[in-house]
Amino acid sequence: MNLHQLLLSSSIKPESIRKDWQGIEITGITSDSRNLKPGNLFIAISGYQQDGHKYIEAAIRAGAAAVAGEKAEPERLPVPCIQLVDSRKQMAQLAIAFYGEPQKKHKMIGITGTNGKTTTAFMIKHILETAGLSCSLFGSIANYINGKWYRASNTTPDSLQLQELLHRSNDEYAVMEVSSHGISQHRVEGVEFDYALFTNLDQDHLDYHHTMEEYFAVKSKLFQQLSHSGKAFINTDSVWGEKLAENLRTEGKEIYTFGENTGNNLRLSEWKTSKFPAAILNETENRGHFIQLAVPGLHNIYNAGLAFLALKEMGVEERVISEALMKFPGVPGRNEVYKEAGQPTFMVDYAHTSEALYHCLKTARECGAEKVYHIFGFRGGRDESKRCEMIKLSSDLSDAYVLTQDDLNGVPEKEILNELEKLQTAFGNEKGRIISDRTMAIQHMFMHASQGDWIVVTGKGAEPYQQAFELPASSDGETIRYLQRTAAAQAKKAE
Ligand SMILES: CC(=O)N[C@H]1[C@@H](OP(=O)(O)OP(=O)(O)OC[C@H]2O[C@@H](n3ccc(=O)[nH]c3=O)[C@H](O)[C@@H]2O)O[C@H](CO)[C@@H](O)[C@@H]1O[C@H](C)C(=O)N[C@@H](C)C(=O)N[C@H](CCC(=O)O)C(=O)O
Ligand SMILES: Nc1ncnc2c1ncn2[C@@H]1O[C@H](COP(=O)(O)OP(=O)(O)OP(=O)(O)O)[C@@H](O)[C@H]1O
Repeated sequence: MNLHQLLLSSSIKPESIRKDWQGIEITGITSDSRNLKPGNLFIAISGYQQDGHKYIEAAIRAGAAAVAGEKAEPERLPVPCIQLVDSRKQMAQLAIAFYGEPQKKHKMIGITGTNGKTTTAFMIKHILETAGLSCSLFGSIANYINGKWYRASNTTPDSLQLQELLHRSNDEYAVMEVSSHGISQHRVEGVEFDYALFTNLDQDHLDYHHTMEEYFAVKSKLFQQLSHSGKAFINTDSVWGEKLAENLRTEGKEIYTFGENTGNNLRLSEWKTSKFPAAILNETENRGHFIQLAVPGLHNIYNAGLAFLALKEMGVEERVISEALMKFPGVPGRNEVYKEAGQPTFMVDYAHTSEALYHCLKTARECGAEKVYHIFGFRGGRDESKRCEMIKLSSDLSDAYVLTQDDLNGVPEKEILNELEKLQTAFGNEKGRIISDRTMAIQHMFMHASQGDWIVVTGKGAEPYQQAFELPASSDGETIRYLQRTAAAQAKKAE
């Protein structure tokens, strides 16, 4: 595509560029000078860590055919330079134009909320595939198109990656997690959603959004990106869900709600939580659907209920949805159970908020744990205001807990340990202790627990450790398998 066509399709006036430069061929777009290929357009972004404008010259040396940015100096440069007002926002428009509006090939499903985005996205993909339909998925675990998985560096990919994946995807549907960071950084700018889902809102990311109202307002923006005939699906069992439904109703949007109260389009009327939770979802007094899950927890009934409501509107048969839910295998690192005969049971989970912790620890009890032991920490440099609530909750719902390291994100270990000491003294209810090395914390609880007990390890899920620990393992799952193997071998030797 030449520069003239690209600018025209992105609503940028081509006349801003010298006429003899307008025919230059653009081979790709990048915002990272380190990945630039000859012939690419380089877009400079003023980031949180660095100013991309610093790399304009490096990009030209690497072969950039043109550059763009908010602080560019056109007259000084040997290649065309496009003046932008908002680099991230206009990068999305340029990407959409470059890849030829690829979202038009797909039915787009966006999921937002604090907890449950990944699980609900995986459920939707699983059900669509069971119904014989193909579905791409973009989210925190990985990105998936045309039957293949690709590494993801963000929950919501940036606009260049998103549009490139949508362009390459031949799948009929595309389901994506839409994070509040993704919305505020214009990663989904210009995407029109056919379906948008809201799971819930809990205190998180207030280091970035400052107040819950601001966080809610950003998440709500997803629903302003619904297409003309787009439909919204909302879990109303929270004040934020109710508020969103009310706002969208006032705006005349087509909304479908799920929750416990009558008046919801799908009502959670009865449920049973255990290893295999079950529920009845009522459309009317006399018309209900029975669902049973192979993943534990009331929160997963909520994820399944919202997915059920949305898939029904997408035209998938109710029988197919129920059957698919029964076989849903779960998501790596979410309520993932590790069980070895004669040993305590482990559950690895990705809980990062009080509400997620609440569901996770309750789930362990509902699955029959005699005692629940909890191991967790806090990510360095992330929302600090949620930490005391999470410690209080753990001390209320567990029999004992260990505070340990999560990702340090550049914060010195000593600083995190001091913070843990303070929080523990103030809110720990004398139920906890601190063991900085994560693998040693898991080992400590394993030695302490008995056969009927559950050890719940939260925070990292399936993600690899960012730092080396004492035991030879690079994730919570590997640490657990190492401990289970060692204990089983010792037991065999003792026989
Ligand atoms: C704080 C934050 O959100 N940062 C995001 C942001 O990066 P940034 O602004 O910090 O980038 P930067 O390092 O300052 O660089 C600025 C520019 O210079 C360029 N550069 C830099 C160096 C160089 O040599 N050459 C060069 O061109 C960079 O490519 C970039 O374009 O823009 C990047 C591209 O989109 C994101 O990958 C990055 O996410 C980081 C990795 C991150 O951790 N973000 C988290 C907070 C996040 O977004 N999380 C949500 C999920 C939250 C949830 O769980 O609900 C998510 O969607 O992932
Ligand atoms: N509907 C829900 N309500 C409350 N907690 C939930 C819900 N669904 C999942 N959880 C909890 O939140 C954790 C994260 O779930 P999931 O990865 O599906 O959410 P997410 O929104 O993608 O989270 P993140 O943005 O942190 O990746 C789970 O491990 C579980 O403990």
